[in-house]
Amino acid sequence: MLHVKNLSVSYSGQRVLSHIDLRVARGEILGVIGPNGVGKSTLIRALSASIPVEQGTVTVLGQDVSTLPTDARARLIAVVPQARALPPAFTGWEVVLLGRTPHIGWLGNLSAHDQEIARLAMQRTDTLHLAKRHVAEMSGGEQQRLLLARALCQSSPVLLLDEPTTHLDLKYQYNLLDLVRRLAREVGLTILLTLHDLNLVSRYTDRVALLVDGRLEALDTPAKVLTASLLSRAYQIPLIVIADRQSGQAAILPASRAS
Ligand SMILES: Nc1ncnc2c1ncn2[C@@H]1O[C@H](COP(=O)(O)OP(=O)(O)OP(=O)(O)O)[C@@H](O)[C@H]1O
Repeated sequence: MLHVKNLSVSYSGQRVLSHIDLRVARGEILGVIGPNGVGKSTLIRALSASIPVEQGTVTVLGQDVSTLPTDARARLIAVVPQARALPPAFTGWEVVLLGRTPHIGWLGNLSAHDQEIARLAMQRTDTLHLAKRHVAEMSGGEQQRLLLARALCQSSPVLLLDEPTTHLDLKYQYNLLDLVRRLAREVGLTILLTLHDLNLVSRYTDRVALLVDGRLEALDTPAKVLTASLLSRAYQIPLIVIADRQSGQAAILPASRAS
């Protein structure tokens, strides 16, 4: 579904990502992890062609996204960005309807079908009660969920999420990632998301890509990537990993200091 081949990205001649190769299958959740500033958000921007790449290709369903017009690209890839830059005067309903933009003709008429998709996206993300509220009056967590609703409204087969749990309390972190998993399993969306919380990565992803110094250090199942040695080296802090034998899920903790 999503295929990234030999991708490198630089800002003003400064290399940030080097020779990234990865594939994400239909219905799969790939978690991208790595220390601050390693290039996780840059990867998401490059995959959605919102920044130019230095070399390499990104294809969805065999189509090179860099060659597609914006609307056609948005019909393939939806992004839930990290920074909240929603227009403060818009209502929740108006924000979510923006997700239909790539589907509507040049006259800009929204059909009953478009409105039904928007309503379903809000229902799925538990944001229907925000339909008439203005963005300026919403909390960070409410805006975060609205961003997901807008992305779902795009009806794209690939969903990219940049730190989607940042503004969410514990309940909504699990709710949102449960929803993301349902979208992968039941709707068949292809999902790539960045997360700092390695315990959530262990619980919710099918495979994990670990970035170190702009390179792909590891790409494998959570059990193979979330190891004390790989993570301690990547994050430059001694860590221990406690794996639950039954679920296979891991808890990652700092190693206690010698006194
Ligand atoms: N627009 C830009 N122009 C120049 N440099 C940039 C730009 N955006 C990001 N960078 C730099 O590129 C590197 C990667 O940034 P990026 O935001 O992709 O990292 P990240 O892994 O998402 O970080 P974090 O975990 O802190 O969110 C950093 O060194 C950052 O300072």
